Parts: sequence; C-alpha cells; structure tokens
Amino acid sequence: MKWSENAWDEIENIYCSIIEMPFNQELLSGTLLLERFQFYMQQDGVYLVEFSRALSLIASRCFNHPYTLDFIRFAEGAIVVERSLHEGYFKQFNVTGTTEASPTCQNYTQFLLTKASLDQVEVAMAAVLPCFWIYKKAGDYIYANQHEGINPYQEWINTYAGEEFGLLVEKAIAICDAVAETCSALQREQMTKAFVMASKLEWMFWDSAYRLEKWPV
Ligand SMILES: Cc1ncc(CO)c(N)n1
Ligand SMILES: Cc1ncsc1CCO
Repeated sequence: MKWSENAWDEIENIYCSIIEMPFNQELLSGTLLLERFQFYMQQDGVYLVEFSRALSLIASRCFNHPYTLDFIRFAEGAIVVERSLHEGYFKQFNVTGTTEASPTCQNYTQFLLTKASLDQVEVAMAAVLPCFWIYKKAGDYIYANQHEGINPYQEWINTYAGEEFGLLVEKAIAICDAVAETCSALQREQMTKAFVMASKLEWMFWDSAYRLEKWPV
C-alpha cells in the first residue's frame, strides 16, 4: 500500500466531516453569508503568504533538483492565488486593509512553518499535503454537487476544481509517496502524524471562518 493511501484512510473521517460543514454546504448552494466568505478570504490571504513561505523552505531543503523545482513552483502558485484573490475577490467584495491572523489561522500557519523549518523534510512535505489534497477533493465535490443557477462563489470553486490545480496535487502526492519509500517505518509514522494534524487544522480553518473567530483578548 502506498503511503498516501494509508494516510488518506487516516483522515477519511475528517474529510467527510469537512464536506458536511455548514461553510462548505452553503458555499456549494451559494447561500453562504458574504460576511463569512469575506472573513475566510481575508484569513486565506494571510494563510497563503505563510503557506508559500513554508513551501519555499521545503524547496530549499530538498535533496534533489526536481523536487526543489516542484516546491518552488508550488510556492509560486500559492503567491499567484493570493495575488488573484486581491485583484479579484478583494476588489469585488470591497475587502480592504491588512488583516491580523485569527487564532486558528495563526495556529495552522505556525504549525506548517515549524514543520518546514525543523522537521525532517519528508515530514514537512507530508504536513503541507492536506492543503493540496483536501482542497482538491473538496473543490471537486462542491463543483460536482452545485445547484443550478448563479453562485457568487463560482470563481473560488473553479480554482480548486480545475484541472491545473489537479495536476499539482497529483505531483505533491507522488513526491510524498516516493520519499516515504526511502523512510524508516518510524519516519513514515511521523509523516502520517503531520498529515493528520494538518487535516485537523484544515477542518478548524473552515470552522473558524464560519464562526468569524476573534481573539478572546
Ligand atoms: C486554509 C487553506 N488550506 C488550503 C488551501 C489550498 O491551498 C487554502 N487556500 N487555504
Ligand atoms: C495548494 C495550493 N493552494 C493554492 S496554490 C497551491 C499550491 C500550488 O501552487
């Protein structure tokens, strides 16, 4: 069994729960309150910048040139998506000003940056994989189950359900599987642990947007 197949089995229940979340069900039907989507977009802007830094760190720590190039391209992709958020949705929905990371966004991005800086690079690769894989699966699910008619969040849905993103996701999964082959059983277990933790944080990120999460102090 490939590492990724086993890892996905470990988070299947988290993924199913993500699909059922009110945020995603309402995004799918187009009924999600604009305020919630704006909150999500602002936090995702913060997230994508830090995510791209984590990907760049991983790129610099790869032992082989093709992987370095792949992670440089992933990092570039994250910045391109962040920029297009600013040029598109931020303008369209009047989102302005800089944003402080919410508690959950802070938790998630710092987790990724810590893994990318301090853990074995294979574990860092596993930590960022849910960002690719869960979004692909969720994007495809939402795209396939959309209702008829106009959805104000269509462009967002198309970003993650698109073929272009799909190819990057396949590449990220294949890299994790290839490096897992070179790891010991204990190291593979650490990869899976990081993958599961990031998946929980993905769940929490959507939940925090729905709740418009604030710092308690
Ligand atoms: C929180 C979060 N996770 C993953 C992605 C997709 O990379 C995203 N845009 N935002
Ligand atoms: C996972 C992800 N999300 C936005 S961009 C990206 C990586 C590809 O560049």
